[in-house]
Amino acid sequence: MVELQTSTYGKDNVKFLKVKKDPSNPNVHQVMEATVKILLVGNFDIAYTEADNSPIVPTDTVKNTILVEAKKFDVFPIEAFIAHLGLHFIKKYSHVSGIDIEISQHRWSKYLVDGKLHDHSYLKDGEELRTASLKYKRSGEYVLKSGIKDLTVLKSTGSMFYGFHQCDYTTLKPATDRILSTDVDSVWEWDSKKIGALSNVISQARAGLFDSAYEAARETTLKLFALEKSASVQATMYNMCEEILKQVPFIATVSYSLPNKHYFLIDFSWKGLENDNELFYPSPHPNGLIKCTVGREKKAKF
Ligand SMILES: O=c1[nH]c(=O)c2[nH]c(=O)[nH]c2[nH]1
Repeated sequence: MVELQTSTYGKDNVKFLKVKKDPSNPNVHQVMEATVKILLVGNFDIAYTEADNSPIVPTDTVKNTILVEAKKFDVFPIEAFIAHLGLHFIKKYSHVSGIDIEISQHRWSKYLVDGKLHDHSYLKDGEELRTASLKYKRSGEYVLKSGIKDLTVLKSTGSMFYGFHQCDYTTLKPATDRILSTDVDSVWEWDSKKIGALSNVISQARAGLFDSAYEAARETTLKLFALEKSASVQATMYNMCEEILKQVPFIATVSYSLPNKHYFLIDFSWKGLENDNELFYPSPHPNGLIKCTVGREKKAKF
C-alpha cells in the first residue's frame, strides 16, 4: 500500500517584458522584464493515482494566464501582480486549494543622456533581481515576501574579523583590514495581519508601500555595507535587518543569506616585497555562507 503524500505542479520560467507607457507622453516608458513560477496545490490526486487528467489545469494554461494577465493588468510593482495572480487562480478554479508563486524582476535602469535620464533606454547594471514570493490558501491565509538577489558588492577596506574561537584546527589569522565581498540575497516577510486580506496588497502596492520598502532595503544594504566598519558578516547583516525593520513597520522579519567571497592577500615575502592590502587572489571556492532572520519578537530557536 502506498499513498500520494504531497503533490504540486505548474509552470516555471515563464518570461515577459512589459512596457508601460506614460498616458500623457507615450514616448516615456517603464519596463519590467520578469520570470514567473506558479505551482498549484489542490484536488489533483487522481491524475497521479489513476492517470485521470480531468482535474488538471494544464501547465500551458498556467503559462497563458500569466501572459494574458501581464498584458491586461498593471504589473508594477511585482507584489501587485503576484497578489492579482493568486486571487485569479483561487477564484477561477474551485478545486485549487493553494498556490505558490515566485516572480523575479530583472534589473533594467534608465541611464543619463546629456545629464537627463532617457525616456526609454536602459542599461543592465548587473544580474541583480527584485523578487516576490506568495503562498496563498483558499482560506485566505497568505505569506508574502519580497527581496533582493544577486546584488554583488565589494569593499576594499573597512572590514575586520578577529577575536574568533581558537582551537587546534584554527589557521585563520585575525584581520583588522580585509576585503569584504558578497552577493546580497535579502528577503523580507510582510506582516499579513497589518496588511489584511490579499486584495489589500494591490491597494498598498498602488500606494507605494512595496516600492518604498524595496528602496529602503536596497539603500540600507548598500549604505551600511559602505559606512560600517564591519566586525564580521554576521554583525553587519544583523545591523541591516534591524535598520530595515525600523524603517518599514509593515515588515515582520528580514533575512539575509550572504556568501563571504574570499580575497586572499598574496604573499610576496619570498620576493622581499611588502603587500599592504594591494594585491589579492579572488578565491573561487570555498566561500563562507552566513544567514540570519531578524524579527520583532523572540522566537524559539531550533
Ligand atoms: O565575517 C566573517 N564571519 C565568519 O564567520 C568567518 N569565518 C571566517 O573564516 N571568516 C569569517 N568572516
